[in-house]
Amino acid sequence: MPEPALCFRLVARRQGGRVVLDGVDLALAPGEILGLAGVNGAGKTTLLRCLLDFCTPDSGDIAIFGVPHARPAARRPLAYLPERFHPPAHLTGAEFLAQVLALHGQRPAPAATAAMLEALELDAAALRRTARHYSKGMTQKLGLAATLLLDKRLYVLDEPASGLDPKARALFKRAVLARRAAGAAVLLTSHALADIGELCDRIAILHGGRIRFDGTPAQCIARFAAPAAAAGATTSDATAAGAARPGAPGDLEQAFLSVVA
Ligand SMILES: Nc1ncnc2c1ncn2[C@@H]1O[C@H](COP(=O)(O)OP(=O)(O)OP(=O)(O)O)[C@@H](O)[C@H]1O
Repeated sequence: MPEPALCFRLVARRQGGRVVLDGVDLALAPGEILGLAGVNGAGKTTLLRCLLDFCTPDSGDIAIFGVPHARPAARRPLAYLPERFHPPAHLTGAEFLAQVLALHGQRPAPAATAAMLEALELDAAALRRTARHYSKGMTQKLGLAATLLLDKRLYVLDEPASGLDPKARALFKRAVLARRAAGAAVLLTSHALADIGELCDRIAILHGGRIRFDGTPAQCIARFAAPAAAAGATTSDATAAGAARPGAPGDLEQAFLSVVA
């Protein structure tokens, strides 16, 4: 069995006087896309911050490809896009991309860069402008391009589709699938359950400090959305909740709401 790309074991952390993570167990296999969902404040970003060693768990273990996460070498195969991505305002997009590649010891890769910019429809003219002139969506696309251009085995993306329009979301999903096709693992957080349902092999729902569900989106729907539909929801209720057709995007939302109720 291949070494998991990521393994959280009983990770706990208190923050601001309250327990945010209360024994999180979660694993991610190479070549897998895992969507981490949870209500606002559930602790998704805190879990990622623990993984990146930006904060220290009170207890538990985290391993990246079998190496304890706090060792700098453990994080070398990993690229991270933070929830609030702010490129240096004085750099042009092109300068920023070049600096990120250099920081990670990667040579400039004009062909790969051009392909990524095309894949995300990031305007070449925009790359010549400084980041202070970017819209929110363009800034996010720049962050995605910089992250996904890195040749890594693991991508950790905190709300990567935030601020993207529907077309850009579709492009982003295609770019992530291309990384998976190349064998990489992806851990992403999102409030867009339709995106998780479409993109992710598995969904993990963090609630009350623990992972309350971990499985495929279809399993989540079958376990948590289907019973509600079968247990006497009227047709109009079910339709309103998106539960009329098994596997409809609204089903995952309904299942999620059952898990966090
Ligand atoms: N530095 C901090 N000090 C104290 N409390 C914090 C700190 N950072 C986050 N918190 C609190 O920890 C909890 C978890 O926050 P976190 O940002 O991890 O949640 P999240 O699931 O990512 O939320 P969202 O979906 O809104 O981004 C929240 O109650 C938050 O207010």
